[in-house]
Amino acid sequence: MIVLGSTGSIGVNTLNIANKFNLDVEVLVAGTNIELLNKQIKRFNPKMVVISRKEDISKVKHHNVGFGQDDILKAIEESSSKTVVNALVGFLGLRPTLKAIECRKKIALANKESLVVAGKFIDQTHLSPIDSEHFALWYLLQDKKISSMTITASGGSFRDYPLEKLEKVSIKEALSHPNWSMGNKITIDSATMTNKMFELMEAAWLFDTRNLNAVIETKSLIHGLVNFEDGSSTAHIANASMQLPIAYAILGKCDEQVLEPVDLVKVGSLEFREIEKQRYPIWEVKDTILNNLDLGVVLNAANEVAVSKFLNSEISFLDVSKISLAALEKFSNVKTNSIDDIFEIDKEVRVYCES
Ligand SMILES: NC(=O)C1=CN([C@@H]2O[C@H](COP(=O)(O)OP(=O)(O)OC[C@H]3O[C@@H](n4cnc5c(N)ncnc54)[C@H](OP(=O)(O)O)[C@@H]3O)[C@@H](O)[C@H]2O)C=CC1
Ligand SMILES: CC(=O)[C@@H](O)[C@H](O)COP(=O)(O)O
Ligand SMILES: [Mn+2]
Repeated sequence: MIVLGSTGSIGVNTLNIANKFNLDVEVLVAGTNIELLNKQIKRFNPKMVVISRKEDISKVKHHNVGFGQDDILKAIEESSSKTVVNALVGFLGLRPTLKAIECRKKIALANKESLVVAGKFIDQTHLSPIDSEHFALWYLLQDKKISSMTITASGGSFRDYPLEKLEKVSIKEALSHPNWSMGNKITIDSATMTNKMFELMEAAWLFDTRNLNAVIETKSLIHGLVNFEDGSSTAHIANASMQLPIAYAILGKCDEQVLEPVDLVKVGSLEFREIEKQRYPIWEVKDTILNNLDLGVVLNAANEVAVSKFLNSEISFLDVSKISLAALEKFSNVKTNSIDDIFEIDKEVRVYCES
């Protein structure tokens, strides 16, 4: 298989699964963590490696090293692997997703931004999501009348902070997720609840429904619930690890133990909370967005600009959601009729948010 983003949180978990199930790794794609990449090369012996910067090529211990977006696309095109795991972060994952689909590869998609911005133009025939909530919903689906689906949120780094302290939180505090160890961008998205907004959009595309909601479950042990017409609900429970969703996305099915089962007695109790608009201002636009998924590209571009500014100490934490909400208002009439529109709108929104 091809692993895009092999040195990240999902990439490392993917290689753990490759190790466990003895899977062949043909291509590794990474950014700037060359030290970890070299360890992965030694262990998996890929035919090709692609990194983000030309100047790092000499540090990579491999005879066939490319760099940049074009080489990522070329590696996908020229590989004989049937599966691409896309664990790149952000909008830069979109072209590789489209290329994998064009090459008729099976795509195991962690890069949720691909679906958020361009779900309308993504052929899902050979696509499996790598996201704990969507794996949970898929796991629970039965041939019965469904009334709605619920995904859970941890509440992120600031779910227990006094509201008046949010203005002054540090980057370090924002990056302290209560339950998951993930990359920086998604950890900030969890703290603002933008990750859950993305996941509602992702679920809308994957399950073709708008009867979707989200609730905070503070331990991240329940990942999703399916609510049936008859009044019953089923819940997916698993320890907070991405290895199970990754194993299923790559293998299709799995009867071997991947995780320790949840010990309910040790867990003791679970706590559920409403997602409050005061703490998570982005939740104001939940219905607007679910009723107009074309807004995904606007929210994503604005959020990427804002998160990057926050992580560079240019704006405060609360400004992240303010920038996204302002962009959604400015571009409220956006219409996407082609994949080219997506790239065009993405650019326009970035220019607006940078100014
Ligand atoms: N982490 C999780 O548990 C979950 C993540 N996701 C989604 O999965 C995706 C990945 O998340 P996560 O693993 O946390 O993110 P990370 O930031 O941990 O990893 C991102 C990966 O992409 C690589 N990368 C970044 N820029 C480039 C570039 N220009 N060229 C090539 N490679 C690049 C990084 O390389 P390097 O580090 O070497 O610079 C790294 O390998 C995101 O879309 C996220 O929303 C979804 C569900 C759960
Ligand atoms: C592991 C995973 O799927 C993440 O998307 C997770 O859901 C993030 O945590 P939050 O629930 O805090 O957004
Ligand atoms: Mn998730």
